[in-house]
Amino acid sequence: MTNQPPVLADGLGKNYRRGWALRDCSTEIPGNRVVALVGPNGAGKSTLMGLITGLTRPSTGTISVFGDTPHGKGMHPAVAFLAQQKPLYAQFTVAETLQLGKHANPTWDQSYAEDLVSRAQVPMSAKVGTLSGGQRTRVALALALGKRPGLLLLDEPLADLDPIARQAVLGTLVEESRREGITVVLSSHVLAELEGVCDHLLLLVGGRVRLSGDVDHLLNGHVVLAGPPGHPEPVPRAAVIDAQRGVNGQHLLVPANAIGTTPGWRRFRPTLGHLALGYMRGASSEVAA
Ligand SMILES: Nc1ncnc2c1ncn2[C@@H]1O[C@H](COP(=O)(O)OP(=O)(O)OP(=O)(O)O)[C@@H](O)[C@H]1O
Repeated sequence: MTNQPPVLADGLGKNYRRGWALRDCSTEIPGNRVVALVGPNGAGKSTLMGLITGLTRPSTGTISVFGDTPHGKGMHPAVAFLAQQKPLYAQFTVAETLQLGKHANPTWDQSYAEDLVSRAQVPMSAKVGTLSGGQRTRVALALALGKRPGLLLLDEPLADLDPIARQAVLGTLVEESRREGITVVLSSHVLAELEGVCDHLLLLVGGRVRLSGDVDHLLNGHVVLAGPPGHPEPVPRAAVIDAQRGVNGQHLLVPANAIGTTPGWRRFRPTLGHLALGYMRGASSEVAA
């Protein structure tokens, strides 16, 4: 594998007739990370994944994947992609499905794929059509990981799974990412499940990058202030990223460097969910203002 980052985008944009799906996107996805790709509906997450795979061509700017420009004639050999619609044939057995992976991928690792299936306790002889949603996802994951990618893109692949199956699949992803040095980009609307799983955040709102970087660094750079209802804000209004006010009190998301003394307010480190939701809400209130 090259020492180039999995993804480097510079001024990347995609314009459809209806308007910009992604605009001025300059960001780097570093290696060996589990990346949360989050944003409201229509934020441009799938578009960015399409640009990374090369299935979508950019209108502006550049994108490189492990140093190569995606050319649209098939995916980069080091990239695997899995969406909610799993590319599996119901009539095939699990073993036949893995054979397909073997034929389609020069870098295929049969024993690794078999090991992933067996760790998920899915019988190799079962027909895919008879498997549960969770089992099908594990087979699709084995198919994606079996090609030994350096970058695995997952576009809401867990949306149809129950919470226990989701947790099991996420656990496998994190384990494989850490053990095999794979960068995983995971798009999801369920912010709570990304907590403790993702170490890099890329937040898109309205087709633009709103926040990106190392999760710990971003969380350390922000504070949630909790105060009683009606208590005057201890920071300038312009510094408040998001404000939630209710009868029981108010919560403000602010940059850590914007606060001095805050009498009457308690301070908390935000969670990934607080941060992402705060920035999404903040951006939508800016649009509304
Ligand atoms: N092929 C296309 N033709 C025209 N517009 C498109 C096309 N694909 C996406 N768009 C538009 O681009 C914008 C971004 O869409 P995209 O699917 O990338 O968002 P998303 O963040 O993945 O959304 P969701 O969370 O709902 O899946 C949307 O306004 C969408 O309607």
